[in-house]
Amino acid sequence: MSAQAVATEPESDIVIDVEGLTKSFGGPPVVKNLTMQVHKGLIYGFLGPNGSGKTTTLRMLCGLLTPDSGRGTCLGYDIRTQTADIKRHVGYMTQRFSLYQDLSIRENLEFVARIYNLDHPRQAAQDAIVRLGLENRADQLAGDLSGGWKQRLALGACILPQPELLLLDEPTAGVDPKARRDFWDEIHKLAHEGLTVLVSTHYMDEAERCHEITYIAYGEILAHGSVAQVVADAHLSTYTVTGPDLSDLAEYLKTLDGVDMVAPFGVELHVSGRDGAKLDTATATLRAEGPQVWTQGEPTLEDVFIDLMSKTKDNYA
Ligand SMILES: Nc1ncnc2c1ncn2[C@@H]1O[C@H](COP(=O)(O)OP(=O)(O)OP(=O)(O)O)[C@@H](O)[C@H]1O
Repeated sequence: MSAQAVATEPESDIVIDVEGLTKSFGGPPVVKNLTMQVHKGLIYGFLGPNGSGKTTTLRMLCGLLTPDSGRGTCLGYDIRTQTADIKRHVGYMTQRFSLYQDLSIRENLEFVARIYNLDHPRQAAQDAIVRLGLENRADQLAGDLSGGWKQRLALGACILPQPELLLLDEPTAGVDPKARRDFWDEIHKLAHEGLTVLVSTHYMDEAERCHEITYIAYGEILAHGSVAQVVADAHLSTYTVTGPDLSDLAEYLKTLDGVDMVAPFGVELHVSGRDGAKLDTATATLRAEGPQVWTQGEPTLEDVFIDLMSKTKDNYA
């Protein structure tokens, strides 16, 4: 084994440890001075508006993209100089389905197993088929599968070589809620077995199933921690409003000083403010006189993200 291929022995269960990562593609930086650590066996979610640098971050963290500046390790390997070693231990499920449409599930998995030079490709494919509950469809062409099953197959292919780190880039875009839930149950099982998972997503229900989340906008981390921490750190006061004429009310509320976020959620309106006292003053008459009913509630993760998004828009407008 060459000296380059020797991983630095991790001193703890930290799988990713990077500092000051910056990347641009000719224009302004897409990721700015990113420092983060990820612990083994965690499901770590990246959220943020389109084009905020989530994919670029994921790719830099595992050596698929070289940062312009900054340094760090992934699985104990240097992200600049030991990228081939990192890649051997990373499974990457991209946004696009990249398996062969005219091969069956079994053929696709066997093909992937052979590419990875696994000792017993047939058995490895069969094990993946059983693990992911694909037995009844094993001989169906991949091209004929629904979105949910395709994504299950893609996951099966990614975990065939038993990676230590799994990157999921918007893994369930366009997949129905039941298939999404099954997919996440499987991800949790894998994490429980010690796999570390980095996932970029736009879905709140997915974010809520991550152990830790990071909200990125314009290449910078704006919030980080468990879901409960991120919600608490936002210090939002929130009211839930029900009743008539919510749409007109929403437009009016947006003009009030002290109201920072107004968002319809089905038949309710969520009204939030970063300063609880100011929000209370601004809405006092409306709350007392109706005709809508105002209930003080806990802000949701979605409230927090909408607020973060509007804050960044203000800053970058
Ligand atoms: N290879 C590249 N060459 C040039 N520009 C790029 C390249 N990759 C990404 N970008 C640009 O960098 C910015 C961030 O892209 P990135 O894909 O990291 O964002 P994202 O948060 O993953 O977005 P989305 O949620 O839409 O997938 C975008 O403006 C994108 O156009």
